[in-house]
Amino acid sequence: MTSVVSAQNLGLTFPTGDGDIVALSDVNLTINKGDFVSFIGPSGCGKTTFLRTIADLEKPTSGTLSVNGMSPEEARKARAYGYVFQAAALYPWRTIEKNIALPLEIMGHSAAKQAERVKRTMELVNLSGFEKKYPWQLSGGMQQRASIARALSFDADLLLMDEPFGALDEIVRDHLNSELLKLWARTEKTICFVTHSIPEAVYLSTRIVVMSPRPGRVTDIIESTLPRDRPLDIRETPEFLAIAARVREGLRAGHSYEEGSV
Ligand SMILES: Nc1ncnc2c1ncn2[C@@H]1O[C@H](COP(=O)(O)OP(=O)(O)OP(=O)(O)O)[C@@H](O)[C@H]1O
Repeated sequence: MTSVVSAQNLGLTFPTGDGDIVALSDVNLTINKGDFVSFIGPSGCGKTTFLRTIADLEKPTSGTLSVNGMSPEEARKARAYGYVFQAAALYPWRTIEKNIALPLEIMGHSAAKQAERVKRTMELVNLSGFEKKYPWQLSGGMQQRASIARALSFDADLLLMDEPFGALDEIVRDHLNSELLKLWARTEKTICFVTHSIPEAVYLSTRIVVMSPRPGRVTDIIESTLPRDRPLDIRETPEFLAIAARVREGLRAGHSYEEGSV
């Protein structure tokens, strides 16, 4: 197994005017190539901070973290990951194809290479035909697919996704969840996915990392026993419900779960 992300005794404390905030404490986690790992826990447990630390947007204050065997800074410079945010964050004055091409433009790829990569990733997220549209002409779900295409356009092996479907209604979210699984199967990417939703975490993941706040730490790591090929109605099977119950239990054990908070 090739490890893509490896965190050992990782800690991150933010000094603030009101004292230190321990966002991450003693996090030990290895994410292997091809894993789909979800991070679940209530607000403030450090999910986003962990993703941002992998992406070298935050610096750990203790412990070690490697990404593709490199420091996060080296991995960022090697463009080891694509990042998908909660809001699609597309530029409204650029067409969809121009938004998706942006990282390639910045990296200095030729126009031909850009066109080929944009075509391929738009096919992957089922957006072919919408190349010349502007973001505001697309639905929220389509905009989020475009932002996934942008993160995939330069073919990084690792995809960091921070609640990408949190703002979408349940039907669109279901649809994008099953599309994301197909995309993951086709591309064999490694995915780190932040969510507040237990069913979403269980449906998508090979591994679920349960976190708890104050200080932000990992309280349980659950290996999924579900097959990789998952129709949406797998969510009604006893096996699925048993994993969901264990996640809920993990959230409770971390004293981090109140009904309705996750
Ligand atoms: N730049 C910062 N400066 C100070 N404190 C911060 C900073 N960024 C995050 N924090 C604090 O660190 C803790 C972890 O935040 P983080 O955003 O990682 O949580 P989260 O689990 O992603 O929450 P949410 O589900 O609400 O997105 C919180 O207490 C937050 O207020």
